[in-house]
Parts: sequence; C-alpha cells; structure tokens
Amino acid sequence: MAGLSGDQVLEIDDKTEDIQNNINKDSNCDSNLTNREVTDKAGLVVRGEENSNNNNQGGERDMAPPASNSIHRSGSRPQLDLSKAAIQGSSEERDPTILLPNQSDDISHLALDIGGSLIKLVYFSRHEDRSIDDKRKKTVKERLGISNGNRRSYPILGGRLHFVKFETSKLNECLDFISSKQLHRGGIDSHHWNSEAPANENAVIKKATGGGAYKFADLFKERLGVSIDKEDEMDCLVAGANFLLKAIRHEAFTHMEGHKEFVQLDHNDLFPYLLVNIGSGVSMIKVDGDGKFQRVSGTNVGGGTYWGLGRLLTKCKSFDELLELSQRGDNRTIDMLVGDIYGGMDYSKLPPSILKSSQIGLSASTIASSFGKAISDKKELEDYRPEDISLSLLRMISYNIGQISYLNALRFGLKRIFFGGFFIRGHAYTMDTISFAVHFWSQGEAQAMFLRHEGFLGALGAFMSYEKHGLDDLMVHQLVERFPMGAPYTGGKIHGPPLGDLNEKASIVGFCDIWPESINPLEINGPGLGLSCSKRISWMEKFVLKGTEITAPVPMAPPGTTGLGGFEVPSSRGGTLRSDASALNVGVLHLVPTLEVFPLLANPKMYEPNTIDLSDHSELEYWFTVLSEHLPDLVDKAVASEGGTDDAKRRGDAFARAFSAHLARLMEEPAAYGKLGLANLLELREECLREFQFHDAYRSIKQRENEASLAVLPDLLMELDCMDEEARLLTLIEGVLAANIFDWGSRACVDLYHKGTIIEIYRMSRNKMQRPWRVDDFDLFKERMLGSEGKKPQPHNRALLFVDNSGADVVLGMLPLARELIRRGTEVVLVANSLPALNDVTAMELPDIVAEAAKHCDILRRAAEAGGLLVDAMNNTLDGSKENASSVPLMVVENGCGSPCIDLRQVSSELAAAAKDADLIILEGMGRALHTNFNAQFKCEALKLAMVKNQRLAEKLIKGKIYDCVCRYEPAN
Ligand SMILES: CC(C)(COP(=O)(O)O)[C@@H](O)C(=O)NCCC(=O)O
Ligand SMILES: [Mn+2]
Repeated sequence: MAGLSGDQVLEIDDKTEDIQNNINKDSNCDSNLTNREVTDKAGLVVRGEENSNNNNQGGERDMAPPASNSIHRSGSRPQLDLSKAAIQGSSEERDPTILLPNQSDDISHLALDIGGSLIKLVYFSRHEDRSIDDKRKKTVKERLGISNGNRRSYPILGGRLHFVKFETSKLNECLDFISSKQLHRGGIDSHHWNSEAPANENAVIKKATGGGAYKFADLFKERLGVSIDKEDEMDCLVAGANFLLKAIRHEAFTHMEGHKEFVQLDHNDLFPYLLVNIGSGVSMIKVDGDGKFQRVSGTNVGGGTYWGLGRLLTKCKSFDELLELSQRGDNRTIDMLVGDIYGGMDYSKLPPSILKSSQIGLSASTIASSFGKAISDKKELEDYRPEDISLSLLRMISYNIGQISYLNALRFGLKRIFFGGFFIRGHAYTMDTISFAVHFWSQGEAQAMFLRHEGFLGALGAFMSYEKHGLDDLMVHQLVERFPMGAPYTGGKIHGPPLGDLNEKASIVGFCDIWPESINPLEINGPGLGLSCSKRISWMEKFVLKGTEITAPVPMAPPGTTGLGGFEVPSSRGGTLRSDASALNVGVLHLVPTLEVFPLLANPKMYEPNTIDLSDHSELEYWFTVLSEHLPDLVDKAVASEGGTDDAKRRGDAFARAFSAHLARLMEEPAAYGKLGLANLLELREECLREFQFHDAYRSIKQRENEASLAVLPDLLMELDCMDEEARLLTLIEGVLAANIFDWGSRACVDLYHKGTIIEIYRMSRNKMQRPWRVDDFDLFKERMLGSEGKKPQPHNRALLFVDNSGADVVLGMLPLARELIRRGTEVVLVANSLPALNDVTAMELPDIVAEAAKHCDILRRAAEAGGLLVDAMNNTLDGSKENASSVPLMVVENGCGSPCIDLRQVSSELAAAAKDADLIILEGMGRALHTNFNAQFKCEALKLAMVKNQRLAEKLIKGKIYDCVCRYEPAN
C-alpha cells in the first residue's frame, strides 16, 4: 500500500540528494524551484534540538503574545465598573449588548443547600466577553446572517458553574470560603440574580435550602451580612434533578456488579420518574414534570442512620472513614444468613417436604436478618470488628432503601428510579447494593440509576430559583464540563492562615481544591484569598509539593470476604472508593450559550464523535502510555513557549503532575468524568495546559512553519496552474494528504522532524503518495467534481474546510484546495480552532496567513476580500489579470473548540450558521477525520482526508500501516 514506511522516512538525512524533485513530481512546467533554494527561502531547519536550545535561551520571548492575550483575573472583588459603558451596535436593537470597557472581573452568584451533615454550594462565575469583534467576524456575521438580535439576554455570554461542599460541622470554613471568593456580594434581590451589588451590602440576599438555611440564617447575616432566602427543599431537589437530567449528557448511569454505564435519556420521555434523595433521611418523590411532583414516601432510615449508628458502634470520626472501614468488612460475622438458619443450605435446595414454595430462591448467603447473629452470639460490642459492623450497617440501609424505592415505583407504575444525595458518594459498593435490591425485588424489571451530581440536587435547585438567569432552558450542547486540577480532589477545605514561608506549606490542606477555576494561580497568595504574602512565587512550590502527594487515588485492598451474604453477591467490593472518599467526580460546568449542534449531522441523536472506544481497557492503556510518553517533550515545548523562565519551568512541572494525576485517575476509573473517548483525553491535555497558563505551546513552531510554507507557495501555485484539471485535482488531494505529516502530536512525526527540514519532509512525503491509498475514493470525488462522459456537474455552493495543522498542512495543502474550489465558483469557509491545540492553526491566525498567501494569488485575494479577510484591500493585481469582478468569498470561522479533535454536537454558532448553505464538508487530519468523525454521517457530501501517523491506529482502523492515507468520499445522506 501507499505511504511512507518508517525506514523510508529515516533515509531523509542521508539522502537529501534524492529529494531534489520539485513539489510537483509530474509537472511538465519548467519549475526553477530547487531544493536548495527552497530551504534558503524558507530559512528554516526544524531540528527539534536546535529549536529547544533556542527556546531555552529565551529566544521565544519575542514571539510571546501581547499581554492582553493572557487572561487577567484580579483577586480583588468583582464590582461592576460602569464607567465608559456604551451600547454596542444599534441602541434600537431589542437587547443590545452593553460594553463595559473597564469591567475586568468575574461576577459570581451563589446558592446553598445546608444539610444536617454537609453544606453544598453551587456558585456561578461569569466572565465578560472580552473578545475583539474584529472586521473578519463582522463580515462573516453579515455574510452568514448572524445578528446580535438572537443572542440570549441571560446570562449575557455564559460563565461557569462550580460545585463545592463542606461538612456542616465546619461551617466556619464554608463562610471563609464564601468570603474569600466574595461570593456573598453581588445580586441584590432574591429574584433577579443578575442585578448588581447595591451600595448597602445588608440588602444582599442569597438563596438557600435545607434545614441549615433556617438554623444558620443569623450566622450568615452576622458574618457575611447576607440574608438567606429560604427555598423549599423538595422544590429544589426536583428542579436540580430536572436540570441535570436534561442538560448534562453523561449525568445518569447504572451501576451493577462494579460496572458503570451511562444512560442516554430521551428528554421528551423523561417523566414520570421516581427521585430518591438519600440524605440524612430519605425522600421519595414522584416527578411528573418541571415543578410538578409529589413526595410519595420516604424513610427515616438513611444516611444519618448509617453515620449515627456507625459512629456509636465503631467510634469512627467521619462518614468517609466509616465507609472506608466497610470495605475491609465481612458482614457474615454479624448478619444472620439463610445458611445460618438452614445449616448452610440454600433455601431452595431444601427437600420439597420442607420447602413450601421453591419460588423464593433465597441462597444460603442471603441476609435473613441484619445484625441477627448478635442475638445468639455471646459477644459484646468490642468483640465485633468495626469493619464488619460498618459493612453490615451499610448493607442493611442500602438494601432497605432500594427495596422501599422499588415498591414505590411499583405503586405508581414508574419505570425509572434515580438515586441522589450524598449518602451515595459515588461509592461503588453502595450503588451496587441498591441496584441489587431494585433488581432483586423487581425481578429484573426495574433498574436503579444514579446521578453524577448526586449531592448537589438541592443546591442546584436553589440556584435555579433565581429568576431570569437563563439556565433553565440551557441545552445539553451548551454545557461543557471541564475537570480542572482541583476538581478530582475537591474536599471543600479551606486554606489555613497566611503562609509565611515554604516550611509552612505542608500545613495547607486541600491546597489545590479551590484555586484553579476562579483564582488566578499566580495570585494565590495575593488578595484572592484574603491572604497576604510577599513571596509571590511560593504557591507553585507548594503546589508542586502538594502535587507529589496527589498520587493517583489508590484503591483500597479488596476485602475479599465482603459481599458474601447478600441477596446474592454484589461483585463490586467498593474497590473504587478512593482514599479521599469525599472527592467529587464532577467538574466545573462551563455554560456557553453560543454552542450549537452542527446542523449537517445526519442523525445528531445517534452521533458518537469518538471512533476508538476507550472502555476497552487495552485501548485505554495504550493511549495512556502514548500520552505519558509525550509528556516530557510537551513540557519542554510549553516551557520554551513561555521563555523558559523559572516560573515557566515550575508551571511546566506542575502541569506534568496535574495531567499525570488525571490520567492515573482515569486509568483507575475510566468513567469517572463521564463517558471517556480519545477526544476527551486529548482535550483534557489542552485544557490542563491552559489551566497552567500555557496558552500556545507550539506558537513559535507554527510561525516558523507558516513562514517556510508561505515562501514556497507561489511556486506550488504556478506548477498547479500548468496542469490540466484532472492532474491538478489529484495533485491537490495528494498535497493535502502529504502535508498532513506535519503533526507535532504524533511521536513518529516528531522523531522525523529531528531528521530533516520541513521542506525535505514535505517533498519526501509527496513523492511517496502513490495511489491507491489505503482508503481511496478519489475517483468518486473526481467524478463529482469534474463529471464524466463530457457532463459538467454543478459546482458546490459552499464548502466547509475543517483545517488542521499550521505550516505546510494549511498553506500548501488546504489553501490550494480552497483556491481550486473558489475557482470553480464554490464559496469556501475555512473552519479552524477557536483556541490553540498542539500545532493546529487557529481561526485567529488564519486571516494573516490568508492575507500573506493572497499577496501572491489573485484568486485568493479577491475571495478573501469578498469574505472580509483582507482589511486593506490591495489595489494592484499581482498576476496582471484585470478580472476585478467580485468573487465568491473565502471566509474563516471558528469551530468553538480548543482540541485536536472535534465533537460536532458542540460547535460555535458561527460555524452552525455557515453550515446552513453548505453542500460539501472536507474534514482534514487525524484528530478531526479519524479519531473523531470517521464514522459520522452528514446530510451533505463529505470528504475525509488524513494521513495516519500512528501504527496502532493504522492497523485498527484501516488494516494498514503508519503513513498510509485515507481519502474517504461520502455522498449526501
Ligand atoms: C494528536 C493527533 C490526533 C493530531 O493529529 P492531526 O489531527 O494533526 O492529524 C495525532 O497526532 C495523534 O493521535 N497523536 C497521538 C499518537 C501518537 O503519538 O502516535
Ligand atoms: Mn492537528
């Protein structure tokens, strides 16, 4: 099959002479472009070592973006600064956007659920939109018919929803937290949460639910000057559950025998359901719709019973300790089992003369009576192991709740039962036990489902009770969940007193719990926490130290004996309980009202972006290893991109630890953060980099490759123009495939770059482009483009080109292809990332690249002018042509993501609008066309182009080998 073998590629260093061919090997043109000239023109050698040496000498500083590019977050309190406020656009518009040029801080809002054992906090931080409404955007908006009028008013441009909890006994820590984040300010009246803070702070009202909203109201007033507006607990639970079930894709899951599976819910068929909230006590609520519910039952035997009795019987100091203890327990020592009564025999195996009904089917290990053995044993409390007591209690309570729940579901004919409340704590054994009881009593007819945000239903509901926040009608695709470093380890713990020096760092508890999302880590010792410390840099040292303590959560030793003696044996033995059992599996919810489902997906409900299934453990292990091995190199690049300073090195180190910890966590529990695909892992890496303030690790590499490629573009275009249509189309597609080799995310490719210049590699790659490619639908595509038997087909109306990498990939691959389409009368929209990811080109960078290319090409220039990409229209035509007639436009839109892959369920509104009139999609690169969307079906024609730069993927996906190519053409669905 076609493609470069590893050996062939390795010849580059020795055989530079072999690649003296011109870019177009078949060209009849008398190109005078020699390899030497190319290299000189480009002036570039991309040998990795030379690169990083330069970087380490601080050579990159020049390339650093202007300061305004970095996200500024002041630690001081957000107060709206209305000075110089102005209406953007027409003031006659219905909800005109008001620009606050001097407003720089987040705006936060808070709701609480103050329960008997835990305080749950949901708070929202909103960022003012500081994106520049540049000319490109304006023209694109005009062309695509996007107006500000359809922008929602609340929240103006989204924000983030955070979830934190505290033990109620540590209320003061909670108050400190609220105070340090200034969450008690902002929002005056209880209805309009987006009203701004009044001068008189005493008027500030916060929504709260749970008993503590009454009990601690005075304390809130005294300490924070906040009045508590009490919300009905049931109302809140239901509102919270409804919001989660409708708005979060991977919220509900089943948990049977240690296996977690996310449930795809049909939002139109959600009601009715039974909501079982297990807090200190248990409420069972029949939910028929938004705000329509009835508390149908409950039980006083709940989480409080487990914790209360458990504390008395075992002397445990915390709920989590008690839960942990249960994992080493054996309940047979204390529970009376069927076998104990029947001499070790299953009830069903008793002789028929004794067995009245063989239908009961109780096994010898079934618990006949919880704690029943304690009656006959002549033992005292001290004679029982606390571990066994804890397990026996846990099973007793969980089974009981499962059973009562099922009976209530049966009573009202409800198909679905959702369990929430902090009793569950993501504890595998508890969930298995409840699931088992539901399954057992319903004889498999009913299934228990659990919620990832189990403990936050009430707090979320209280939050929803602020009117007009616009969250109630948010859709799944408008929410992006992110897992900052703090999230998996959130314990809601607050820092101790101000830190003097590094020796005190060990005393910080939960250091990483609260900084990443709303406090600029660089200011962690600054005013953000109300702490003052002159050693500004010390936070990172502390983090790094703390990071070494953050090992992957270690599973407890399997109890071995646990589990025997149930109705049957739940096979999950709580092995997934982490050492920090209170840790949350929830991230920060980013609310992005501008995200939309890509309108050209043939079947959005069935769409699954990921091609590789990471629930296959060997697959997960492989990608885990690949990403771990990439890490040192990535850290080098990231640190170099920030000038190689000591601060950058420390951040690089912390990033490596954070990302490794995430990987380890996911290896242990792949579904911890929702359903996991390769795209999520690759995105997590980019997010993690951003979290540590590395905004564009490959910036200088991208710039150099762009310059080198732009230098040879005119020659390439000249050669192309000498070809006939058919040869040109083939050369263009070859060009895209060949240039896709410039991928800094692939180990094999990076090794290659150490052996040659980009131009050498590019030529080599092109010369190896023999057809047929491993997946080769070129002839079909050619027929669609050029027609057959003399019939000229209708050109496409609009093509969306999802571009991938900077440098040769976009300049020598995708731009010439775009030019060909434009030449045929097709509007072209280049779709690029909103944020950097590896060496992918971004929508911000593209206009400059296009402008540079347009200097040498009239077709591109006219199209770019028409698409608003050229700010100053050039007067001189370069090819002497007088064709000044208007051209079809070339536009650039952002895709809404910052990852090497793309999930088409969540794209920018710009892209969704551009898709409206599109009849051709070209997806390019491994990330966008193979890892994701390889199997995606579209309503319009689709061309998927990529070079496979990973041996394993090549074997799995196309039964080929590394450097094989994919050209998949699919007609409209
Ligand atoms: C990150 C990538 C998807 C980027 O590929 P691209 O979309 O640029 O073609 C790809 O480089 C990749 O899958 N890399 C990891 C595997 C490896 O090192 O082989
Ligand atoms: Mn890429």
